[in-house]
Amino acid sequence: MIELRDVSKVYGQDGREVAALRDVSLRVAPGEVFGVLGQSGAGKSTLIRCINLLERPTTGEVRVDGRDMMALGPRELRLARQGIGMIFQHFNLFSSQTVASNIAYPLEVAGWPRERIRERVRELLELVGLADKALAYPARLSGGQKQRVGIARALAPRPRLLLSDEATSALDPETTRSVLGLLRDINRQLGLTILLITHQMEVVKDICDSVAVLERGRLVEQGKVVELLARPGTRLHELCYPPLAARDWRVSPGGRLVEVNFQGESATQPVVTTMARRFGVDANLLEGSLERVAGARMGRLLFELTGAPEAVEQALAFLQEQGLSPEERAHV
Ligand SMILES: Nc1ncnc2c1ncn2[C@@H]1O[C@H](COP(=O)(O)OP(=O)(O)OP(=O)(O)O)[C@@H](O)[C@H]1O
Repeated sequence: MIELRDVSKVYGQDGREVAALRDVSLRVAPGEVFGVLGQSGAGKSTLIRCINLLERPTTGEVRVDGRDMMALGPRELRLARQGIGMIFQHFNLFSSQTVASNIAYPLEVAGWPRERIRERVRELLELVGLADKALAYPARLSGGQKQRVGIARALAPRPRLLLSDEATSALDPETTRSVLGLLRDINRQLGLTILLITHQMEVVKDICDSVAVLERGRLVEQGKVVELLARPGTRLHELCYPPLAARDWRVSPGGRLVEVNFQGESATQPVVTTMARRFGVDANLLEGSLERVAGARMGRLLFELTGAPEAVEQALAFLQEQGLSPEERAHV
């Protein structure tokens, strides 16, 4: 759906050059929710704006739906952009126009007949749960409602791709969850591909299928969220989970501190209990979490393993066989 190849963007500023993106290559598959995670200044906004060419890359290639965006003339580019919706952190609504007029705007620009616009706006208001707000002005809406209007407006011309520029950063946690839920529903119901940029790990864990981590203009990692989170040592895992063994645990002499990461089915099975029983070892649970990431169950446990040295080795091998990648932590 989206393919970036070696995209770099250099801004000229007061006679100085700022490299906002350096050789960024990524691929977003049709129908997925793809997140780009990065801190402030990492180059996220530049990256998302390079996709619909609001910003022109200095070098590299941008393909959307197989089309070479940088080769398009102004008219073709305008048409191509109608297939790419965008939502923003600060909603960017017209304050002097009603909710319905805001949503109708891109359809008027695209020259839709009035009757079809009316019908489409009604449909969209229904979709985003604002059927009773058609005639309200944005100032009367909550942040979450404003973003719903932004989403309806972006979806109006039936785009195949939605770009989200920190769409939930200005919202409280509960509203964030409800807006992310709406985006997930739209992704599933309409098969819409979504690329979002965010500095919030929660957003990635909540709705992204895949993620790329951007640091100082470079992509340092990309892959499936569940896979990266289940593998200690990946950047995503590091960012998401502070080291468990960084505390002063009271570990008995000869005890070994072990961390395991569970994913999917194994998260629901009592693997540690089975291990303890089968090998006659003790697993003293120190810390752990179980959560849902992109619809999959993920868990993480830190425990102290004690028993006969040989049995402990066998227990560790068993965890390895079960795909739990046990990691031994140093005692602090
Ligand atoms: N129009 C511009 N002219 C000059 N430099 C720019 C311009 N836009 C961005 N930059 C610089 O490019 C770098 C990346 O900025 P960008 O806004 O893409 O990062 P970001 O990850 O979106 O940050 P934030 O989350 O704070 O918005 C920064 O060093 C920024 O100062």
